[in-house]
Amino acid sequence: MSNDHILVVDQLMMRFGGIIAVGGLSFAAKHGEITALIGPNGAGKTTVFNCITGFYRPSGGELRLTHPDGATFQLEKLNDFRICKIAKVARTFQNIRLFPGMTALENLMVAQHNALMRASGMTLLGLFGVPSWRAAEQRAIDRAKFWLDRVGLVARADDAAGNLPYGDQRRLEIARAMCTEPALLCLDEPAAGLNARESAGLNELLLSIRAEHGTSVLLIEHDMSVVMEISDHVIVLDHGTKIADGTPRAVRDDPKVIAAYLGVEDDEVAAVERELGQ
Ligand SMILES: Nc1ncnc2c1ncn2[C@@H]1O[C@H](COP(=O)(O)OP(=O)(O)OP(=O)(O)O)[C@@H](O)[C@H]1O
Repeated sequence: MSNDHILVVDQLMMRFGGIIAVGGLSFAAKHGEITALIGPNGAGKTTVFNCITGFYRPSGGELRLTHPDGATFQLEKLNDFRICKIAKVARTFQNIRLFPGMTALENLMVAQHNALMRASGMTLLGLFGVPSWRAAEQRAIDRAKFWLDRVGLVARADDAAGNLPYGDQRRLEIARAMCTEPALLCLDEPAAGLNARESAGLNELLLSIRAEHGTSVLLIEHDMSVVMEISDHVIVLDHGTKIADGTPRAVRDDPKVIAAYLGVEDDEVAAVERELGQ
C-alpha cells in the first residue's frame, strides 16, 4: 500500500468469546477521500470503527494510520485517548452523544480541551496568566464559531444541545468532531433519523469538509442516497468479512452485495454471477 492511504487495515480480527465479529478484514482508505463502510445489520461495521478508534483492542491484525506529513501510527497499539489526541482520529456515534445540558457552543469548546490544556502548560498558573493560553483560547472560540456557522447553528449557540432538533444535534456532533481538526473523521450512521432535506444538507456538509478542509472521512451509513452520492470508495462487509470493494457504482451492481442485503444464499449468487458472465 502506498502513501496515498491515510488508513490501511490489514487482517483485522475481532472476537467476542466464540463470536467472530470481524474476521481478517483488509482494506485501505485514501487521503482526502470519503470511504464508506456498508453492509447489512450485524456485518461488523461498528466493530471496525470501535477498533480504529480504540474502544476495542483488536484480537489481531494491524491498523496503520498515516498523516499527510508522513507521521505513522499503529492504532491497534494505542488507547482511545491517544488515538484521538495524537493520531487525530475523531468520531461520531450511532446514538448521539453530545453533552445535552451544555450549550451548543460549550460542546464545541469542550472538544478542544486537549489543545487548551497543552497551551496552559498543564498548570493552574498557566490557565490564569500565560499568553499562549489566551491565544489558544481565542483560537478555540474562533474555531467553534466557524463550525457553528458552517453547520447553520450560530443562532442556537447558547441553547442547550439537548433541546436542539434531532437533525441539528447530528450536525453539531460533526462540528464538534471537526473542532479537533482530525486527520480522519469517522462517522457512524450520520444520516440515521434525518429527513430527505436534512440528508441532502448532510451530503453538502460532508462534501465541503472533503473539498475545503481535505479531511479524510470514513463513513458507516445505511442510507444509500448518501453513500452513492458522496462516497469516493465503498467497502462492503457481510458476516465480518469484505465481500466487495470499489466505486459506489461497481458495488451497487455487484450480485454478492445485492444478495447480502436481500439475504440470498451463496449458491443463488453463483447462479446470478453465471448469468451475468462474471
Ligand atoms: N461487545 C460485543 N460483545 C459481543 N458481541 C458483539 C459486541 N459488539 C458487537 N458484537 C457482535 O458482533 C457482530 C457485529 O456487530 P456490529 O455492531 O459491529 O455490526 P454492524 O455492522 O455495525 O451492525 P448495525 O448495522 O446493525 O449497526 C454482531 O453479531 C454483534 O452482535
